[in-house]
Amino acid sequence: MAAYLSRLHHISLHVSNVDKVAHELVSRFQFNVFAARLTDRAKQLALRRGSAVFVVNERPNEALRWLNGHVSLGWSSVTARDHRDLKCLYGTHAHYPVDTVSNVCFEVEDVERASRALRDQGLCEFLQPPTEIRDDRGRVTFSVIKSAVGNVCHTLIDSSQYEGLFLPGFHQVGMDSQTADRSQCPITHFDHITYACPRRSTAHITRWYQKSFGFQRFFIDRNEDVEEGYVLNYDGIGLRLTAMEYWKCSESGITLPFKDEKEPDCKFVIAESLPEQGRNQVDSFLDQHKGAGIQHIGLYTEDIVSTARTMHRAGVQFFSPLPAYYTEVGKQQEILEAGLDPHTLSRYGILLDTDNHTDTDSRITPSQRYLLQVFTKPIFGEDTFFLELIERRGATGFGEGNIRALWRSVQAYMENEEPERHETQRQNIQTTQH
Ligand SMILES: O=C(O)C(=O)Cc1ccc(O)cc1
Ligand SMILES: [Fe+2]
Repeated sequence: MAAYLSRLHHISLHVSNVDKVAHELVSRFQFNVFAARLTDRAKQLALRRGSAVFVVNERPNEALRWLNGHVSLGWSSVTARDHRDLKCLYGTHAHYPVDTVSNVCFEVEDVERASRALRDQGLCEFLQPPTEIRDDRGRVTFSVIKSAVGNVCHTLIDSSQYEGLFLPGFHQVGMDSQTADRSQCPITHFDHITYACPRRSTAHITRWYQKSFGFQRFFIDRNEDVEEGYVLNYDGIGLRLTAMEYWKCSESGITLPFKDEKEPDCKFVIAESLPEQGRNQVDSFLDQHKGAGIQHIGLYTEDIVSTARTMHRAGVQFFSPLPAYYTEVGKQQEILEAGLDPHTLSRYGILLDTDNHTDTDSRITPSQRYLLQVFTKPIFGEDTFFLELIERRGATGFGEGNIRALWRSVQAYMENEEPERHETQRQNIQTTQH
């Protein structure tokens, strides 16, 4: 039996400089720091916007690992004594050579039972068996497993018996964040997580998620083949996309009695590169990230134009589609019919598409099902992880037009803008910090 998930709890980043990445998430991406765990061995900051929570962890580098074993680095310790020695609570502190987003933590109803179900299937390696952590606000139980994708792990957590702000070991921080208010930046949750994976690994990964957590495939395109996934293999695009979803569940596997009322949670997309069209952005991720992993995360917003505007003003750099995108007659028409202004979309690089997903609400005609997306440039020192803003107007899947436009702008960036890397996001971060 699969281990059913109640909901996504948080996503963990492991980076060499927590302050720098947290500063970027706050000052540019409008997240608020709300909790921290600082000990002489650990540094973890929790940030949120809506229900989207990131935990940024200091990734131990070789020198620090040695130092940590010998001297105190002098960070103030506010956690319960028992937890002081754990470098990274609720995850692993395994060494990874580059900054990475590597843990997707799920809330489950019963960690023991979910872990037993996973162990019985023999599919999972446990990095942490079920463990209980307490403080004066209650207790949580968690376990950590390795996923079928590169360095990605999953923490399973039951926080129902905990009344504190976040998790035991974390204390409240009310940093003066100066982020935009909700109306300017209405991000509500994580919409999807996209993995970059090696060739021929998709079938194994989808099977693993189906068996482990009861994920179900959904078709990105109505012509998609069950076995093949959604294949774009022409005009320089060599990509196989496979999408999975799950529903917020109780232990029985059912949330509500009627299927239509089941609430889907964060979707998962597997991107595999196909060799025929030459080297591409998925290959480049695998090289620079030193293996498969989380390529990007889609942040759901109720208003993509105001969110992109706010972030753009705060210094976030977005990919722009090739100039012809907004002047092409068909696309202009589509944008106008959606009640939007092509100039506004072009200012921030926002893409618009109609949905080809199969089992969307049939009362809405396809021409009313819009999908708006915009993609940021890479966030870490390598060309690896980036964020996406997504607004869905009736559309539940992904659009071929947007995927193609994104693909082309990333390819153009890789091929043409490489020498101008000093102009990119990460350099701007450094200058604004000074
Ligand atoms: O369209 C989206 O948001 C996706 O997540 C699909 C996708 C995945 C990987 C790529 O390199 C390009 C597009
Ligand atoms: Fe995406």
